[in-house]
Amino acid sequence: MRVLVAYGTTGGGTGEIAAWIADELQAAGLTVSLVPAGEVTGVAEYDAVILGSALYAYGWHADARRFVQRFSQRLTGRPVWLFSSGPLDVSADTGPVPPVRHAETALRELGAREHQTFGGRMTTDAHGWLGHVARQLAREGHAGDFRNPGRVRAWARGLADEITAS
Ligand SMILES: Cc1cc2nc3c(=O)[nH]c(=O)nc-3n(C[C@H](O)[C@H](O)[C@H](O)COP(=O)(O)O)c2cc1C
Repeated sequence: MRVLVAYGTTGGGTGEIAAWIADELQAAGLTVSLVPAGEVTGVAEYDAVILGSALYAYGWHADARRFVQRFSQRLTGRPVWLFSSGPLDVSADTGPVPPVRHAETALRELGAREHQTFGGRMTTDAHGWLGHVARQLAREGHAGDFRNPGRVRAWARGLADEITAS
């Protein structure tokens, strides 16, 4: 079975989460395409889709939002899962984080089965404006890597089970 893992990222942190997910799906025997959401040209060949986005200013990355607009009509009836990556603290691992408005829209438009929020990453080695913000956050004690590969990978193994069973 073929699975698309698509993601919207600015600093690369969400792309890496998507890669962990793709890795677990592949290990479960699925054929996986890992593609930035803005580079996806079609979804016809996929049996299931996982779409993730970085969170900026309480919203989804533009590439992930556009993916929803471009493909919502074509994914009807196929299993879709969503994730967001953002919180720069442990909140995503200590309790459910409600989806932001764009994620709620994506849940509805894509008929997605579930949405998860994972912790984010903001480190001072980021480039450009992101690096500037990161260094500011670091001075305020908020920068760091709050992603949890174990939780992400466990979630992906659950998805692999559901996809394989469907
Ligand atoms: C300007 C700015 C705004 C942000 N806004 C949010 C936000 O609203 N909610 C959130 O959970 N995280 C927010 N974050 C944290 C990012 O979502 C986090 O760093 C994420 O890992 C970035 O993903 P990326 O590396 O894939 O771009 C923000 C970060 C920056 C720099």
